[in-house]
Amino acid sequence: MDKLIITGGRQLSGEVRISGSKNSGLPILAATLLADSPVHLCNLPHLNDITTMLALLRCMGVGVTIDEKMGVEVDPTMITDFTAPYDLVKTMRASILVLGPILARHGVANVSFPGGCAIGSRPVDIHLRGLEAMGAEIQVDEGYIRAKSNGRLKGAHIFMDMVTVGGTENLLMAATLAEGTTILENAAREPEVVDLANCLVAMGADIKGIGSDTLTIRGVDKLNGCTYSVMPDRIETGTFLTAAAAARGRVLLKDTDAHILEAVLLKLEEAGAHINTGPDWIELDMKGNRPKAVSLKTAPYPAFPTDMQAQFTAMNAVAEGTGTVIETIFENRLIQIHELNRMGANIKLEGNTAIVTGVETLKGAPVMASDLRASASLVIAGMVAQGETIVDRIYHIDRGYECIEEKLQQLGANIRRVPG
Ligand SMILES: CC(=O)N[C@H]1[C@@H](OP(=O)(O)OP(=O)(O)OC[C@H]2O[C@@H](n3ccc(=O)[nH]c3=O)[C@H](O)[C@@H]2O)O[C@H](CO)[C@@H](O)[C@@H]1O
Ligand SMILES: C=C(OP(=O)(O)O)C(=O)O
Repeated sequence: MDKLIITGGRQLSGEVRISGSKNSGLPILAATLLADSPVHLCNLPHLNDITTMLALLRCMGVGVTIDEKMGVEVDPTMITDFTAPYDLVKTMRASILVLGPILARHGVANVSFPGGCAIGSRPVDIHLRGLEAMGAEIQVDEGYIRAKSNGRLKGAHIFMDMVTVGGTENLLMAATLAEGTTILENAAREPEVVDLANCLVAMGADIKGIGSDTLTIRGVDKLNGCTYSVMPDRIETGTFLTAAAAARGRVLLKDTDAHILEAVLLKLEEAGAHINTGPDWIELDMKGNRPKAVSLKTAPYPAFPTDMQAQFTAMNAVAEGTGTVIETIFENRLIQIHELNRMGANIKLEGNTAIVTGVETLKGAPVMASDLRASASLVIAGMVAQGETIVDRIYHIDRGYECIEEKLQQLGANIRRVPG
């Protein structure tokens, strides 16, 4: 297993280009299954999760061609198999997003049950109940969700009793080809849901209320191929900003969008960062100062994202003062604090709350990554610690950060990958 070896203490300074979004690239790749001609996608990030989604499409017979500029053309008309097998689904929960599109387009789908993961149990009951409300028959058999519909799915009025990003995306995609109108209430408003909806509209879908918590989808008979460019990754953006804040540095991030992470930018300003933004760039400058600890509570968009919680916990670990971090979305997502404490952090866990009292310096140590954003927090901690940190199990970080060590080296970090 590859490891990252980091020697801490370097100030981070420089420019980085932000990649396309993993969390909108994945549902958009799933959405291609709805079309009746090829879809051309640009700005997909080169990440393990995207490779897994392409492998999943290919194993169903779907045509996937990657051009010299890393554009991806998906030809869904070549599909021969409506099964998403366990071997692929187990490595990436977002595989569940093919369920709605295949069922809506072909009337049958078999998708391995994704199960839980390190950050929590992550059920998919809201996805399944929504599809049933649209007329699907669903059985769980031998670890597979076996869904079928008698003819087209039917439009329905669906209230989701929790805000779920993946649930909203699955039902939105299914509704585009349903007969009649679907209303999705209490829908997730995350920018990635908006990006997916915009792509579906480019394919010919009729969706009203994009960006609000009520989506109204009038089903159409067919969707076409289109060319679509995936939005910038707001979590990669936030991670580089937070890393620079923890390291008292300065970064200029290009090809990103300040509007999609306002809650994060506000907290960084509260931590003492000077932030300037332009149409497609964000600059953060700590002017050499130590960050101030901030308190935060994760919640659905537009509030503070759970996917940025671990990185802020790492920043708080070296900040001035005490910050309280409350995680409300996933029950095990404060798991990284034990590794941070092994590096000398002072973090107390009380239920879903981490009370982080900043220390002057952390000490490098061998640490183990347990999930994607926890890994990012350990890399941040390693960069601000004294001495050497070895981050093990970095396959987690490769799911969500394109060229992580190259980008951090560009900012001056002393970080290298060793194959294991
Ligand atoms: C690929 C992708 O986009 N992943 C993101 C997506 O995950 P994902 O779509 O899996 O997360 P959800 O928004 O669905 O989960 C939010 C909460 O709802 C619960 N829930 C969800 C569905 C359901 O049927 N029943 C249920 O109880 C979950 O356990 C969790 O507590 O949104 C999360 C919340 O912003 C992010 O952390 C993930 O990075
Ligand atoms: C939790 C995440 O991803 P996933 O839903 O794919 O596990 C994430 O991107 O932080």
